[in-house]
Amino acid sequence: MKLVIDAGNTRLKWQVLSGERVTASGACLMERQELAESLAPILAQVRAIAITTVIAEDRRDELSSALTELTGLVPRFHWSEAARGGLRNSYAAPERMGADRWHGMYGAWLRLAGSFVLVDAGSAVTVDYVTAQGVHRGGYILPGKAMMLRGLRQDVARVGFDADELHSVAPGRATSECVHHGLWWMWQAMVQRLEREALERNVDQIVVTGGDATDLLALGLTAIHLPDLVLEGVAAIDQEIYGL
Ligand SMILES: Nc1ncnc2c1ncn2[C@@H]1O[C@H](COP(=O)(O)OP(=O)(O)OP(=O)(O)O)[C@@H](O)[C@H]1O
Ligand SMILES: CC(C)(CO)[C@@H](O)C(=O)NCCC(=O)O
Ligand SMILES: [K+]
Repeated sequence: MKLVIDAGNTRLKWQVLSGERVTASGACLMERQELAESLAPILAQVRAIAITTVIAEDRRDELSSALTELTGLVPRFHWSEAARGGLRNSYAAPERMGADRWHGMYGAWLRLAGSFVLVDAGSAVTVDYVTAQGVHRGGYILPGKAMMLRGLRQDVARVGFDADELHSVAPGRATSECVHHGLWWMWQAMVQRLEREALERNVDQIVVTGGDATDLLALGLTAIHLPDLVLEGVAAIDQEIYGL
C-alpha cells in the first residue's frame, strides 16, 4: 500500500492506495500528534510514501522525520517539473511553481480531454490555464477566503465580526454583514470573471478543487469538482517513476 500526502499551508490531506484504488483517506493539521492519530489505522500497511507540498523547508523536514519515525520509510517528495506526459509548464523556473499547482494540473490533464482552467481554492487561490495541447498559458495567485478574513481581523483596528459566514451579496448594515457579504460579493465577482474568461479564451472546462471549492459552486460556477485532484496528480507521477 502506498500513502500519498498533500501537505498544504492549512491542512494535510492523505490517501492510501492499493494499486490504483483508494482504500482509505483523511485530513489533519500538520502537528506530529495529530498526524500520528490520523494515520494510526493505516500505518502498518504502508510500504511507500509520496508527498506533494508547498510548506516551508523547516516544516517539511519535520513532516519528513515524523513520517520516517512512524513508518520506518523515507518519503519521496515530488516537485514541479518543466514537462510531463505532454503537459508543459510556462514557468522559466518550473521548480519555483508550487508543487500543488503542477500536480493539480497534471491530474486534470490525465483525466480530461480539451482545454481547462484549474481553480484551486485553498489557503491561497490559484487559477491556471491549460490549452488542449497541454500548454500551461499561465495563472494567478490570490489570497484565499480564510486569509482575506484573517487579514481584515488582524490588520484593521475597528473591523470586528462574527465567525459565522453570511452568504449574501446585499449591502451590509452592520460590520459583520459588511465583511461577510463583501467577501461573498468578491467571490461572486471571481466566479463571473472566470466564466467570462473561460468563454473568451475558448476554455472547454472549468475544474475546481481545494477546501473552498464548494463556495464557488454555491455561487453558481459551472465547473467539474475534483476534490482529490492534487493527490491524484502526484500519485500518477509517483507511479510513473517508481511503479505501483
Ligand atoms: N476542516 C477544515 N480545516 C481548515 N480549512 C477548511 C476545512 N474545510 C474547509 N476549509 C477551507 O479550506 C481552505 C483551505 O483549503 P485547503 O484545505 O485546500 O488548503 P490547503 O491545502 O492547506 O491550502 P494550500 O494548498 O493552498 O496551502 C480554508 O480557506 C477554509 O476556508
Ligand atoms: C500559491 C500556493 C500557496 C497555493 O497553494 C502554492 O502553490 C505556492 O506556494 N506556490 C509558490 C509560488 C508559485 O506557485 O509561483
Ligand atoms: K491545495
